[in-house]
Amino acid sequence: MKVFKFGGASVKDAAGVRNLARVVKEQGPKSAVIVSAMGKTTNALEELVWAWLADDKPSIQAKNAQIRAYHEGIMADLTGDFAPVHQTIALLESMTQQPATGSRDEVYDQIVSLGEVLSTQVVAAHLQSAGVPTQWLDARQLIRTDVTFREGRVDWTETKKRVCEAIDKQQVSIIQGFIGQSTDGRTTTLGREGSDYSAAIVAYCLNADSVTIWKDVPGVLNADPKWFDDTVLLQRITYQDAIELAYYGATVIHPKTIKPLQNKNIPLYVRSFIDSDAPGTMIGDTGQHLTTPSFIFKINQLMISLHPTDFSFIAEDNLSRIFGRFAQAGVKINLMQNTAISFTVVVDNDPTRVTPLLDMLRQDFRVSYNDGLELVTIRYYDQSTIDRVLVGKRLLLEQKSRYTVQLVVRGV
Ligand SMILES: Nc1ncnc2c1ncn2[C@@H]1O[C@H](COP(=O)(O)OP(=O)(O)O)[C@@H](O)[C@H]1O
Ligand SMILES: N[C@@H](CC(=O)OP(=O)(O)O)C(=O)O
Repeated sequence: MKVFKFGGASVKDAAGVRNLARVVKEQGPKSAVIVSAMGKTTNALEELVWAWLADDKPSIQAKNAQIRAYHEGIMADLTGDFAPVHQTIALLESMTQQPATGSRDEVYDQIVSLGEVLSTQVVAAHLQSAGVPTQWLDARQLIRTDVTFREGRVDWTETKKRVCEAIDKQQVSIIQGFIGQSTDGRTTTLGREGSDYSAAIVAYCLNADSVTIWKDVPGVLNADPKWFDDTVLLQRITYQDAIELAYYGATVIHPKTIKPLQNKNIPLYVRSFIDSDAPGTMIGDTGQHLTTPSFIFKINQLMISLHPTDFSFIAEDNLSRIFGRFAQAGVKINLMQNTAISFTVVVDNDPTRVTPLLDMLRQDFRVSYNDGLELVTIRYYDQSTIDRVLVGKRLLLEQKSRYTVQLVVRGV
């Protein structure tokens, strides 16, 4: 059994859906196909959630109209029985006409999850009409999580049982990425860009032969081609290197994807949906770490420094309080460093999460911060790669381990 994952970029239009059907037909019937929301639908649904929570009726109507028009435009150029898609659009519109109930994050998951429901309904209908025996499966009935909305934690035992029972190996199974359901029946999501992780979960449960994620790039490169011109394709990567690259922010793979595959020694291929004959990258037990330096850029970074106000040191008690606050606010730490009397962290500057965090931290610490920064991580660095990155930048903080250096810089 093979598992495939198609991201939003690969199904952003009718040509993308036809391309998916071609690739799936080429690869043979025994596959589970994980699909993300089409194009930028998740972002549009997020905006719908903010409008709904603010009870901004004109904005709710505009967002619903945009989502409807986008999906209808794609379906108009495809064949298939799209009745389920129309039902989901109608559900979305009727839900957002009622007042929002539940916590902000629960409301988010109820709505944002529908992007993947829509995309898989479109894809399944098109595959059926193209003569591919297809079963549409509802990931909310397969992936069991706890009730951590927007970052659901998987119940592996229950998920494995459900996935194995549901998959019909004689058909192509179409499954939503990114979404699941808590034991008490409420929809959860697995974190933004979490569809790669969904593919790994399904592969783990099925003891799959391989996972292939189809991307708009030739494979994993030694830097994001959006930022770098001279990138190099990394043909083979160890699980360990892939985990490190993803953890530091190489957005080509979701960081949680690798571990379940490594545990079962399932190879992960990253290949181009544009050039589907090209081999791409193989991530697995290759036995040899990378020899090319890899670069990871994160922009819009905020460096926060905390200083105790009561003359105490930054020791275990203060650290545990600080980490508790970050966990409570759902803010992930990209880099941290401490001295006796200060603790510095670098985080993504997402005001919806960071503003409440700063308010909480100010109760116990003097807080200072710098915004508009970049965080550059180089894996397998040498001095010349560091020098290259620092051209035209001011270095604010540097942290080195044996294989990895992280540089916090400001453009000058
Ligand atoms: N090291 C890297 N190698 C290749 N692509 C990368 C790398 N780092 C970041 N990317 C970016 O990842 C993008 C593909 O991932 P993503 O947009 O999440 O795809 P999808 O939505 O289809 O899952 C590429 O367009 C590229 O800009
Ligand atoms: N649609 C979700 C999940 C996802 O993984 O999408 P993509 O595969 O397009 O990155 C998101 O945008 O966060």
